Amino acid sequence: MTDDHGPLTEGYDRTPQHSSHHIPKIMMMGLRRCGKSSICQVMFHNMPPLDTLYIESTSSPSTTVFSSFIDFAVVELPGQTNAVDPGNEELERLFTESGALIYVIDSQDEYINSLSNLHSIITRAVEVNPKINIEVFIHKVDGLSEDFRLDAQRDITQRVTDELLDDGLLNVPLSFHLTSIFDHSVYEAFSRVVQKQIPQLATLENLLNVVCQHSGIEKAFLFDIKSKIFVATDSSPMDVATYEICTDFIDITVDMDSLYTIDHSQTPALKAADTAFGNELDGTDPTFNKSKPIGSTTRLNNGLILYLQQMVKGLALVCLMRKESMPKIALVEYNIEFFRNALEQLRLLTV
Ligand SMILES: Nc1nc2c(ncn2[C@@H]2O[C@H](COP(=O)(O)OP(=O)(O)OP(=O)(O)O)[C@@H](O)[C@H]2O)c(=O)[nH]1
Repeated sequence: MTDDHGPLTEGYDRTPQHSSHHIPKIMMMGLRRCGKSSICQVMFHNMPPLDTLYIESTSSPSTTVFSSFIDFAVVELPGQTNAVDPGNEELERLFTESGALIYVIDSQDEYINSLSNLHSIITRAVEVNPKINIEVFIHKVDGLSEDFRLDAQRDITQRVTDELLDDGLLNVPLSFHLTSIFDHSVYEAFSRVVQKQIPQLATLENLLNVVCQHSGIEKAFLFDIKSKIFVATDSSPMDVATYEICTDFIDITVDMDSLYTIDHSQTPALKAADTAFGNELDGTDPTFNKSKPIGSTTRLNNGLILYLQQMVKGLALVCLMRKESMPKIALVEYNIEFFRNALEQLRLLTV
């Protein structure tokens, strides 16, 4: 499977009939060995972080099609310092087609070269596409102490913004994220990048706020089950521990559910039911291969309830609820059913 940028990475492409030409793109750039392929492999192909040690250097652009609430393609470019050579039309076309450019900086290495490379890339990218979001991943922060991480972030932010100001570039949409593949930081950062690409984000957040208010829910996330990117959350404050518990709960639920999966492809009636639930996209993935959406509930040590319910197209609603909500679970599920219908309608508007 290929597109004109090079081989399509097949593992995450749940919609092979889609060409990546017509879907929004997120570019990934950065110097060699900064960790671009590792991020893609860990996030979209479930590679264990330690196995990234054996990844070979990327020599040509590769694309991973991400199919969730919206479909988009992550285009990873090989590490290079001369990326913005004048007349690089292919790159300019990519800048034009992309909603975001993730630039990965290896924080464990000397980053001066990265910063000058980033500066020339930003200058060219915003000239071609002023709306492109520049997302800087200050990566591999697992090797830095807490203080050092913040120092590195402050230093990099200062240098990048100063240089842009010197060039008169005042309103570049620029964000900085501390990331590592060895914890949840890279998922959170990628989630923030993806959320900015979803035109219906405000509506999704409003819907989640309404569900939380009327159901005794403390915090709710709408997750893409496979990548664990959260496409939206309600407006209550979020902490990393809550996010981690929710993603672990997705893993446990999917693993437990897979233990008892029936092979529906063998039975025409169940296959038809899969189709009705929109689960037929990837027959090899047990998560999306059943007539009933996955769901599960558990109680935490602190008395809070974790509740997971699969919504549309590989998305799951994961909520933290107070235990007082449990007697009213029928009402909660009634509200969640409304949320599911609203999601379905929103999604139909996007396709
Ligand atoms: N400590 C640490 N190492 C990482 C992290 N992410 C990636 N690495 C390591 O960094 C090295 C380079 O990673 P790659 O993903 O191949 O880097 P790349 O940017 O794709 O490199 P090119 O393909 O040459 O452009 C590998 O040994 C990874 O294990 C991280 O978050 N923390």
